[in-house]
Amino acid sequence: MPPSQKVAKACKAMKPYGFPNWKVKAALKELLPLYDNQWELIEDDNYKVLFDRMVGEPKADERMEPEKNEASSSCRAKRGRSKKTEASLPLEPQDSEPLSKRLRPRYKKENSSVSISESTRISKTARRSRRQNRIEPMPGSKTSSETEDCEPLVKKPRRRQQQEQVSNAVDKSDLILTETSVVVLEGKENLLPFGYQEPFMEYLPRHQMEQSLVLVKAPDPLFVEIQLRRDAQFSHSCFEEEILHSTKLYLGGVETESNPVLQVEHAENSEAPKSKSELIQEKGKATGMPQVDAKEVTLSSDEGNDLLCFAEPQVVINKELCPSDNVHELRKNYSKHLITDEPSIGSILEDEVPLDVINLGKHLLLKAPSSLLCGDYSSNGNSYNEKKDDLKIPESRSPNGAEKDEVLGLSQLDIVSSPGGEVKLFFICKSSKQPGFCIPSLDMVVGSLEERYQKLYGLVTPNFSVMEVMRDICQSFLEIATTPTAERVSSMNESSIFDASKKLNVQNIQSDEHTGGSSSRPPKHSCGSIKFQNLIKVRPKIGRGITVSGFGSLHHLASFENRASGCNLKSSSGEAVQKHTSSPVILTPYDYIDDITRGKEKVKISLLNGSNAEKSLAFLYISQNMVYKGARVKFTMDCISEGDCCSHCSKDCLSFSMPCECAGQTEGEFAYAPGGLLKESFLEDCITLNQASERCHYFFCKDCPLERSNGGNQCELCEGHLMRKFIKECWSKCGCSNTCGNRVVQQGISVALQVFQALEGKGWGVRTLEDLPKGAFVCEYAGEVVTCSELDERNKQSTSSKKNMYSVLLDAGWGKEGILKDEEALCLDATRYGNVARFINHRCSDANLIEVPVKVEIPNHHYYHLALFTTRKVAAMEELTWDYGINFEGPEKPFKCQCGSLMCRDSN
Ligand SMILES: C[S@@+](CC[C@H](N)C(=O)[O-])C[C@H]1O[C@@H](n2cnc3c(N)ncnc32)[C@H](O)[C@@H]1O
Repeated sequence: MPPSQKVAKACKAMKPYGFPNWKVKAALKELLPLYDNQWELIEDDNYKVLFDRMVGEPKADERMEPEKNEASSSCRAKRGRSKKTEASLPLEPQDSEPLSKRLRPRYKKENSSVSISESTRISKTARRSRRQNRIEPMPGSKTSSETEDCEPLVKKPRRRQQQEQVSNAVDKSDLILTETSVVVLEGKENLLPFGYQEPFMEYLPRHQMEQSLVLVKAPDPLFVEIQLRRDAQFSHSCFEEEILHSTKLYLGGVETESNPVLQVEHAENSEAPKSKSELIQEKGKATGMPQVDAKEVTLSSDEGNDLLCFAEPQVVINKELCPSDNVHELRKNYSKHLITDEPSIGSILEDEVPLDVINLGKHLLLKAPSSLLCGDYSSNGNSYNEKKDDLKIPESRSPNGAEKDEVLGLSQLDIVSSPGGEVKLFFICKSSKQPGFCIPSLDMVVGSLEERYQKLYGLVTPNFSVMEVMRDICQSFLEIATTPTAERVSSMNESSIFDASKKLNVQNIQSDEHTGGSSSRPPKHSCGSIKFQNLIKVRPKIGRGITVSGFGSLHHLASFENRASGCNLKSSSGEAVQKHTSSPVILTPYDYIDDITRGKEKVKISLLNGSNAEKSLAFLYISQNMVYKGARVKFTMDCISEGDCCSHCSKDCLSFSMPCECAGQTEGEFAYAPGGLLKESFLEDCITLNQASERCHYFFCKDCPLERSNGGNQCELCEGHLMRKFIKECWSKCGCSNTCGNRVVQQGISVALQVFQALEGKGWGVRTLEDLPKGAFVCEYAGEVVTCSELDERNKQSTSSKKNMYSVLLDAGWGKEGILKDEEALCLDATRYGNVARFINHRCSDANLIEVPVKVEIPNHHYYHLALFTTRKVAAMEELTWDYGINFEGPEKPFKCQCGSLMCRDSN
């Protein structure tokens, strides 16, 4: 073979190790004369001689130029290494060089170069034989057996070994770890500790994968390299694997008395590393700072901006000084909306699950005065390890303990700050198991996230940007972190009432509008602390002498088991239209349903499960009431008289000065203002009436259908039914158009709503995803129209101990109907069939929704729509509530009210 081909072959053999051709050629140039141009000696054992030459002690001509050497030393000094340490270090290639150049070969067998990755492809016999091999030291450094840390590693459990190895890499800066180490992280199988290979070869089912993320330890204890590799190919015994992406991963960050800060910053877009003197200065300033034992790992890609960061938060001894609780809160709140509360990279490593990482890239770096920051800590809400040398990483498991294959299953947000004053956000997303995984660009991720947010939360403001959200987090972090400790503690206490008070604050501002009062004040922000003043305005508790309509009257009838046996539903025409056969949908934590209505509403209504538990969703969505068997709900043309419709109208009834016939029900005035909101006066009347306890506002039946259905005891006296104000909307027999302003409820839901897990164990709740003005129609309460006796029958048959009640009485007009027959005394039961309103929780007295009876199809009062309107402005993301009208007095409480209202009727 001509020499040029031999050279080319040698270059090819060295390529997997990252040696450029020129360097191989240079080495060959030196070696050939030494070996009398006997190529076979150089080629022997897969170019072992050549390899050793290249990774061995650098020759004088390979050393860095003096000034570069200096730069390198000062760089090390910036990372906190002692001079002594530097002196003992061998010279390293420049940082800009591919790290792989500095690696030892991945073979261990004396006579052949076999990589650890390759090992999975070879026979078990071969593997066994290689287990005898030992790790080769770098020339000039301690051998494995000499190195106090290497020898015991073999004997210790793997996880511990890895932790110690990392610990040593960080702590003992005079230790030069010389072995070549390869860690392959893939599948669920394993994580290999640095510097320890052989026994783990069996664990590497590389044939299963096309790409792997390989962690390669460098001779410099301050960094390792991560390579993304494509599947291996072989020629002879030479291992060839394409390195798709290679990034350096820096370890650093132990600050102790004896060990100065290892300041690590390699992001190209971040600030330059600090000089040692700067660090010492900062350290001085930060007297009283907690002792921090944190290891921070930053993986920066060669491309520059993109950064992949691992944070392994460790010890925060002086917890008082650390606003960890605030940050926990911050993270909790933020992760609720952004990223799930899942295991940290640390726990990923610790639990030996695969590590595939999406690079969420851009490093958001905010500089805070270092004296005000409290050291390294994590916000991930886990316990901190107090023992310095215990590198146990905080665990946070998926709530149900099960590992999930989804992307979300192992994602995490961490916020870490350093004594140097940097605050970093770490987003870690585990994505193995996702078919065809391939690292996306940051722009794509951010774009998709923003789109997802639009869908999820209806965030439609044009300025919404994920990067802005991240900046906001940094800003909030800074605000809290820069608050002096005492103030922070008090503000933390105050902030804990923030959530509870926020609504009250809004509510009281609202009530001030009516009363002219000025006691409510918006929260004050000063130096990052939040203060609230005069938030709570005490109103006398409103007595409820009488059990009123709605859930209150029916709570004893409530609770209906969701039986698979099913029921036939009838449409208004009496045809059976649906058979209930669905079994409950079980939602696991963080499950998200894009549209629970399955297209039945004009708008999508999403559902987002919470973090805690599996939840059942056992109902079928209907957007309109459906009549069950017995209810007499007939709407025929002939039952709508001329006086009950406005057949002579055209277009929009609201545009005429004279109210049409339909407005006759609302005292000759339309209930709606142009634009669809309830008129203020009408709404206020409804609110006042809803809170009325005077007897005169109630109707008492001579023969109450409710009592009748409830056991037939004629002696039971009617408990009274609140007489409400009705709205009558224009409808089909009216001459106006479908867009007439007196047709609001019949248009259906137009507000962005979401079903979510409400706080305080209330189960599901509903929130608005957009700001709502006062008097806005939100939704009607839809369900099966059943008679009171039918509902009673259902309840009797029910064996379920299910606590939720989903039935509501349509009794608002009973006073105007005379003695009602059974088929006229109606309820809405949303247990099995219902709309979003079935998820709306109760709030005593100051709820942000109120129910208003609305007649659309039928002019009489025994069947109507129960429409929910806002009682005040409601901010996006606020939970929607209405007062069920429940009486919590007496022994038979429907549930323990957790509404949180100051006027809660269940406060005792
Ligand atoms: C119409 S459902 C509301 C949706 C319900 N939270 C769910 O998970 O399906 C009524 C039930 O919700 C619960 N609930 C509603 N408001 C509540 C409150 N203020 N405190 C405690 N539980 C409440 C009670 O179990 C009640 O029976």
